[in-house]
Amino acid sequence: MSETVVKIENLVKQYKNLTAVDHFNLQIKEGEVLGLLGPNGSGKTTTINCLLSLLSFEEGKIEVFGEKMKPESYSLKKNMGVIFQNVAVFDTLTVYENIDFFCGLYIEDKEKRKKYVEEAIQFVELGEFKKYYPKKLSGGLLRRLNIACGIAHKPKLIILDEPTVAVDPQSRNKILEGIMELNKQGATIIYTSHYMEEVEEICSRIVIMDKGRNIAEGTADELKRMIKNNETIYIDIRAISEEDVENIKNLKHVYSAVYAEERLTVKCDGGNHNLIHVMNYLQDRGISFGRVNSEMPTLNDVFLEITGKELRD
Ligand SMILES: Nc1ncnc2c1ncn2[C@@H]1O[C@H](COP(=O)(O)OP(=O)(O)OP(=O)(O)O)[C@@H](O)[C@H]1O
Repeated sequence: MSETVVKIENLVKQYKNLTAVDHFNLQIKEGEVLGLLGPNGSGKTTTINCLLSLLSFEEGKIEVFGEKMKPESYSLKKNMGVIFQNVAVFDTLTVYENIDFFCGLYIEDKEKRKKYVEEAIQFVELGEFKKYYPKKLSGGLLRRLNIACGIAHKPKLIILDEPTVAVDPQSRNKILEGIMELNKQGATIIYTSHYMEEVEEICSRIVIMDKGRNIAEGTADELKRMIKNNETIYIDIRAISEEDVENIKNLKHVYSAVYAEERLTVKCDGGNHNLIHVMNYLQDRGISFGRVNSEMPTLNDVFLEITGKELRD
């Protein structure tokens, strides 16, 4: 049985009248890449800040590596690495000096620290920028420096809070590959994001958050199996009568058919040949159509079905 690295029980955090985290529960096992997925304002950062003991909270219990997490839990913090959304480095220190500073907070031995700093630089591929000051780095390189500062001391638990917001696609891919590599090397990862594609790409388990609550959790496949939607069909149609839309809605496995802006959207709850059935119907009625597209459910559909809102921005 793998060890429980993080245990959050019934966490409640309030900012005056606003309940930012509402009886939130979460357990993370060693070796997991746990994705915390939720729209802006759903409470991800607040949860992370409570986990790190940066914020006090009204109710609940938080344990890391089997011990109660407190502001002065330095032995626990030594094994944790944090990468925040906003880059937090010193402008007056070079790339090397910044990483050395953060690594030095945890690693006293000089030789060991030197080795770790070099390894972190190699890991984020900033070798040729060692002597650069942060102001001279592009946004993507700056993010990579931020990551190197958070992981140089080789933490067992790494927390990344929206590390790819406003990052170019190339740096984004490098960041995601880097996270997978850190996990392969043994680190447990918490990854918060409102980008469902990223979470689906790298996370072994996903917790969906809304209004401070854990509303669903599982692998991406498990989450998608929880909902009614099994397939969504989009068909471009110039004109179709309300009666025909209603008839399509009554086809087997169809539970919703909506026509708007010259596009028919048909949602199905199962079955293997839904697209053929809908197209046969249109052809039989002589209704001409253009582009046809069928999509399997996404995490957005999961979020939509549970909350009635879109996860997408
Ligand atoms: N210091 C604060 N004072 C008052 N309200 C706050 C504070 N920090 C966050 N909030 C509110 O708490 C709620 C949760 O915010 P939080 O930043 O944790 O969400 P999030 O899911 O991380 O969103 P984002 O991706 O935008 O950071 C939001 O309604 C936010 O406006």
